[in-house]
Amino acid sequence: MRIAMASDHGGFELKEIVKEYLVGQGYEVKDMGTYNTESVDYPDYGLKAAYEVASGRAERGIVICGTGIGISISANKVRGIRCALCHDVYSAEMTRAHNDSNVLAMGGRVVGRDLALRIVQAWIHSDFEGGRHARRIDKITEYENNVEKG
Ligand SMILES: O=C(CO)[C@H](O)[C@H](O)[C@H](O)COP(=O)(O)O
Repeated sequence: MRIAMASDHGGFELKEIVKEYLVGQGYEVKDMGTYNTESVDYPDYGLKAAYEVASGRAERGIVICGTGIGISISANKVRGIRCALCHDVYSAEMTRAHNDSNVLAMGGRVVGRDLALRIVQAWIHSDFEGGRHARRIDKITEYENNVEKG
């Protein structure tokens, strides 16, 4: 599985931790930045990772800012992206099972290393359940497509 990752300065440290973990697990990680703790703007990076997923160049994305909020809002502006901000394992499992989320957001100033890695693990390994949940996602996609037509 190819995973696009991105963070702002507030999420940089956690991005590096998650990236090292994923690479160690055999995943291909495409790091879209940022590459240090110098202050940057989260939309620039959230959008980059989201485009990688929306274009099919990556199957999943993980985006991290200080709280996870700004970068998840940014990622969700890209058509086809369902970005879920998760700070607990249950939500990470459920957003795969029910929302088929293709991008995970976390806050580097909110969760510590161990919890973040458990969240990532749960999110990576949980599958979409389909059924009634597919119908609900279809409604979001339909809205998204109609909005784009104007
Ligand atoms: O976008 C955010 C909040 O929704 C992120 O937490 C940012 O990382 C944060 O706003 C950056 O703040 P800073 O004071 O510029 O480090």
